[in-house]
Amino acid sequence: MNAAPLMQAQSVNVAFGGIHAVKEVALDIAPAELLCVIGPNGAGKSTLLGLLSGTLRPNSGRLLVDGKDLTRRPPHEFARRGVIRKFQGTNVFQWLSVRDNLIVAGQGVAADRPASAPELQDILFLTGLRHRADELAECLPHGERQWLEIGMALMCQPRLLLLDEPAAGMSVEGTRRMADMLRRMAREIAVVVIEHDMGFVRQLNCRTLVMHQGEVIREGSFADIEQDEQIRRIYLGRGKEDHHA
Ligand SMILES: Nc1ncnc2c1ncn2[C@@H]1O[C@H](COP(=O)(O)OP(=O)(O)OP(=O)(O)O)[C@@H](O)[C@H]1O
Repeated sequence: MNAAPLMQAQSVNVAFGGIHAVKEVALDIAPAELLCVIGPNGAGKSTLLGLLSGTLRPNSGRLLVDGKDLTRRPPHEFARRGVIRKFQGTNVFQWLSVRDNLIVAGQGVAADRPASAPELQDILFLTGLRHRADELAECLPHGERQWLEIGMALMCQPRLLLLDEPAAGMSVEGTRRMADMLRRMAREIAVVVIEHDMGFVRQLNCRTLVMHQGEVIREGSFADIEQDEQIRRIYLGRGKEDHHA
């Protein structure tokens, strides 16, 4: 990795009672890269995302952003440094228009640098929501709601965007568009995706971590991971591969 890492996880551990959900995970994320985290149910992927966004604190280990130790800092400090986790449905205001949801999201984190009109237009264009801008969020079909949530995260001007199954529920065409957009975005910012859909991961075609029982057991290009017999047998046969492969 050439550039200094934007985010570093150093030997992080999280336990919930007797469950060791994340074990000794060490990870560097470059300022502009796409990284995918895969693994079966319960592998620790969401817990890792919680750690990277500052919403969960590790029992041990450190989390650094721009070399600064944020391990015990609240989530808003992660957000202030540009670490943004995609909005989930519960953060969307159903009775606001798509445009107003985007504006409100931008004010949430980047209050001191509110989105300019061109930025809003860019994000409406990028997410394919221009034609929906004045509709109420509650009227959006599921796939477009996903795009709204991505757009809301983009309004926060992320430097590291954390996404949990961004293409879930999308059409084949929507999934392809999402993969294209994430690959383009990752030329300028860091994007971490946790994902079950191996067809989508193949389209992302990026550095991939495989988690199992809290540990990162493999790391490499998706092509290499896909070739690994053990991984194929244990992990890639699961999920929605059959629908999208
Ligand atoms: N808040 C919690 N309290 C107790 N146990 C938890 C909690 N969150 C996660 N776990 C447990 O930690 C382990 C890892 O869970 P996690 O949700 O991170 O896995 P995952 O890889 O994201 O799974 P999935 O793909 O099913 O979402 C699981 O055994 C889970 O039951």
